[in-house]
Amino acid sequence: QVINSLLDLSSSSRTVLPSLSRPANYSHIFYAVMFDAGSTGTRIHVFTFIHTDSEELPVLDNEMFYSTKPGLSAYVDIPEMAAQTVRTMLKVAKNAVPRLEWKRTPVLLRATAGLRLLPAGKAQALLDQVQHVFDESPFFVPDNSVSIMNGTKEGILAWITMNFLTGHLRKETKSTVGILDLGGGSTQITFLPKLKKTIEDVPGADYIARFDALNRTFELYSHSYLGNGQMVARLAVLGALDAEGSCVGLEWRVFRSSCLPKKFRGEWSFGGLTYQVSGDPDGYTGYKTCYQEVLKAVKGIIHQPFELEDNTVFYAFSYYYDVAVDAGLIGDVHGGRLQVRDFKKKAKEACSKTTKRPPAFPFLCMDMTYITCLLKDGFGFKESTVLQLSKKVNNVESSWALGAILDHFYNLNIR
Ligand SMILES: Nc1nc2c(ncn2[C@@H]2O[C@H](COP(=O)(O)OP(=O)(O)O)[C@@H](O)[C@H]2O)c(=O)[nH]1
Repeated sequence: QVINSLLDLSSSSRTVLPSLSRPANYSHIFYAVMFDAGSTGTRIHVFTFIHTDSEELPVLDNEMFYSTKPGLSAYVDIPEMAAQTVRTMLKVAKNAVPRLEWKRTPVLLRATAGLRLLPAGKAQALLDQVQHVFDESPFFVPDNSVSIMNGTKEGILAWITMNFLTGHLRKETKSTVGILDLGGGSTQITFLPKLKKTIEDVPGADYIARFDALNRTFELYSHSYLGNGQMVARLAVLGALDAEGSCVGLEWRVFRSSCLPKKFRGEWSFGGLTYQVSGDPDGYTGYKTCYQEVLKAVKGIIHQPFELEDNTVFYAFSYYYDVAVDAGLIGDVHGGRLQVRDFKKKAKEACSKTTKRPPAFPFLCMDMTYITCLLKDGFGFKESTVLQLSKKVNNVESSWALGAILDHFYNLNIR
């Protein structure tokens, strides 16, 4: 059934970007396949580009997208399942790319926080399985086609994607948009500063990144916080970060938090482990108490950029988007604009809700409060700051994947 649904390309997004007309010469069309091996899922993006002769980047004709859960890290002790996942998903690429083009269409996989957080040997065993599947495939397998991507690159590539899709990565444009990406294991912030002081003020070299495109060098403020993704933040708040190594089995331990509904008791799975979780039946609950709990995952960890002016538009996606949908702040399809204070208001609401029935989103108070805390006490955004919540732009996924493919073809010399 999974295979059948994978082969049903109705789930694809055929994207024709604005102001685009197909050139008569079809040899100008090229394809690329990118796998995003994230901590919570694996996704495949099949891009169709049109090469233009100008000095601009190419035009994206369309993207075919498909995703599956869980992420490869959940197969840490059964790596063959990682191979099976990728093999099944490759069928989507075979359907989307004309057979004659397979041999020159590159196939790449980049893994993010899920594999970054595994012991190196175990992560490599998963990557080896994927490499084997690629090598057997009819696609072009470039050198270094399967690897773990570092967090800074993830942020820069997402910035490149969003600025490309919003039309800001052109020769003549001056303004750009910033990005906020909240993954399961890590979170990224990236923007092009207007003030020199923002670059001078950073705590380390891993807060600045550069790349070359359009005959210039872009110097970005960019940082990835490993351990500050939404799911690992849940572990931190629950006090379950090191639970794996403890001598008491996970099935016998209950992880409590004031951020969960008082009478709630349930199971929650992440990274191949299942945790027993519950509210704090005898203690305080509510936004304030929860905020103090989540603050521990943010305070002293997140750097506040010197400049976070209201005149830079920030696009927020991944879990910023998903949690805002769960909270009813935005619709599932179109996203929308939200102020930081909207997250706070909803967090308060979610944390004060008491229902007799099992809640549909037991983690909503924790997730909304974490996001509010990350934005305000973490990065230092004002409550009035407007964020553009987006899952897709012009029908293309808001993700680092497109940026990674542009980097592959155009060697953006990210450093
Ligand atoms: N729509 C969409 N969502 C994505 C994509 N990539 C990641 N996400 C979302 O990102 C979140 C988790 O990111 P993930 O990659 O698992 O975490 P990471 O490993 O910490 O980077 C979830 O909310 C996913 O739905 C994508 O290409 N498209």
